[in-house]
Amino acid sequence: MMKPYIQLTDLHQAATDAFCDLANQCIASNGLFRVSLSGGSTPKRLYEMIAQRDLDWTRIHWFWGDERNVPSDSPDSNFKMVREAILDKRKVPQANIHNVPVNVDDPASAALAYERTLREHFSDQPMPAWDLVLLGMGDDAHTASLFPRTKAIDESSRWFVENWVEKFDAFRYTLTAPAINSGKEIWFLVAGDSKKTALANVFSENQRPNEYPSQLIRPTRWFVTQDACPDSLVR
Ligand SMILES: O=C(O)[C@H](O)[C@@H](O)[C@H](O)[C@H](O)COP(=O)(O)O
Repeated sequence: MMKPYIQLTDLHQAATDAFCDLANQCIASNGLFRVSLSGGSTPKRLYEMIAQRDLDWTRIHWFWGDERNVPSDSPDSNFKMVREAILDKRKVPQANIHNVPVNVDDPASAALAYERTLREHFSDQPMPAWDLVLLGMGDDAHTASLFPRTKAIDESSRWFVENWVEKFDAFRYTLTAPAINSGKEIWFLVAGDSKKTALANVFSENQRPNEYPSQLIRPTRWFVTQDACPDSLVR
């Protein structure tokens, strides 16, 4: 994997500025901006900062790159996190909010329903043509809900699937790697020294995507804090 351009700056400020610039460019040229959101604590601060900016909220469509198999009012829900960080603070049309129709008792049907939503929204495309995919990375090198040694890693035709994650003894929902890599812009947001080893593994010449699922992704930008970045990658 090519060594990325790593922004060892204030991650949230840099990512907020980049998000707003990209959103404004896409809205100016295409009339809308379609973003797939990540869960987790690192992106949450980004969303809170984006909510403070002056954007055309009627032109942004919000999708979820992954979700937990919990009700939408659960503290673990990625939808709830985004709703509180952005959607409740700005006048976002309900029609622009495309959250996963979680069905705790039947995650397979819920994943298929969401895939149908995505295929309808990107009906003229072979894969979802995101303007932006935002991704975090776990200290086990997972991204979205593509966890090491899980079935979703090998999925190549579906766009969005349920994924059994042994360590949680629970299902997750996730975009598949091809449905992430179809994004025009794909950004990783990685913060904290707990991610340093995972990043070193992801960027090693040793390609082991089943162990390091983030290796499946072809990102266009990395936003990484100083303490998360392996010395081998610092420019
Ligand atoms: O639903 C989720 O939890 C996320 O989509 C997940 O992939 C997250 O991005 C990583 O676990 C990193 O999370 P942090 O940024 O909180 O470390």
